[in-house]
Amino acid sequence: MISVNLISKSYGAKQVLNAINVSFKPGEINGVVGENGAGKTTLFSCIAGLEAYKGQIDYNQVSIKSRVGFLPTNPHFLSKITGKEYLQLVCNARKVKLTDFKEQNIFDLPLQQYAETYSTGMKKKLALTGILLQRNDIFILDEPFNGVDIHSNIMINQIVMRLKALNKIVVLSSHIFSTLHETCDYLHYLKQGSIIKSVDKTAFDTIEKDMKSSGIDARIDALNLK
Ligand SMILES: Nc1ncnc2c1ncn2[C@@H]1O[C@H](COP(=O)(O)OP(=O)(O)OP(=O)(O)O)[C@@H](O)[C@H]1O
Repeated sequence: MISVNLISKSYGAKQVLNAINVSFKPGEINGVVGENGAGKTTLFSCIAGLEAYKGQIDYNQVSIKSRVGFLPTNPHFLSKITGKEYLQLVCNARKVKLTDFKEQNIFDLPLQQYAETYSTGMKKKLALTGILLQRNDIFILDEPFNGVDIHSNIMINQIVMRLKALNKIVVLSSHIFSTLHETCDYLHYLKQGSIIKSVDKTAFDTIEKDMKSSGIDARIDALNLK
């Protein structure tokens, strides 16, 4: 289990995360929702060990960094590295032997092409393939469904379900409620750097209602559309 205890994070004078307490168990899919700028990516980066923070994050008394696969919203790749070289590199980092590139290229990516020349969706699929091949125990997926085609979306949903069945820890974010409903067991509502609500599937609607009741009509009225 991952235990996030009183995590706080500031960028300069700006406090982005305020005393976050949350836990993620194996075999559960946890969704983190919130407005743009709420702090989802920052929280994910802290858990993945990519950012310094105040507080404590525990994972079975072992280092999370060596077990986590982090899928960023917009993955970037080194220049002049092909898709195949990238997969080889990330597998080497975990000492995983890659057996059959062709078979394991599940999204049919052009692996001989430079990864930095891939489209947005292709980059996401390459990064996802990499963390799956690494056989991680923890998957932190920042907007995994965003920017990929419909067929790949269905595949990614099935992959997440497979990870759950394999008792992996999965934490993801999405801005699409139907996707979260379909995929997640728990939702955590992050607002201005604080988790204001954590609910199981039976209460997802309450988060949706909270988000929708935040004066949307009044804001659109301010545009005085004619
Ligand atoms: N490197 C940085 N330096 C300064 N401020 C940052 C930095 N990274 C993020 N922030 C700020 O932290 C806040 C949270 O950003 P974050 O990217 O975590 O939000 P988010 O919930 O993931 O948003 P989105 O839904 O748009 O992806 C924002 O106000 C952002 O401007």
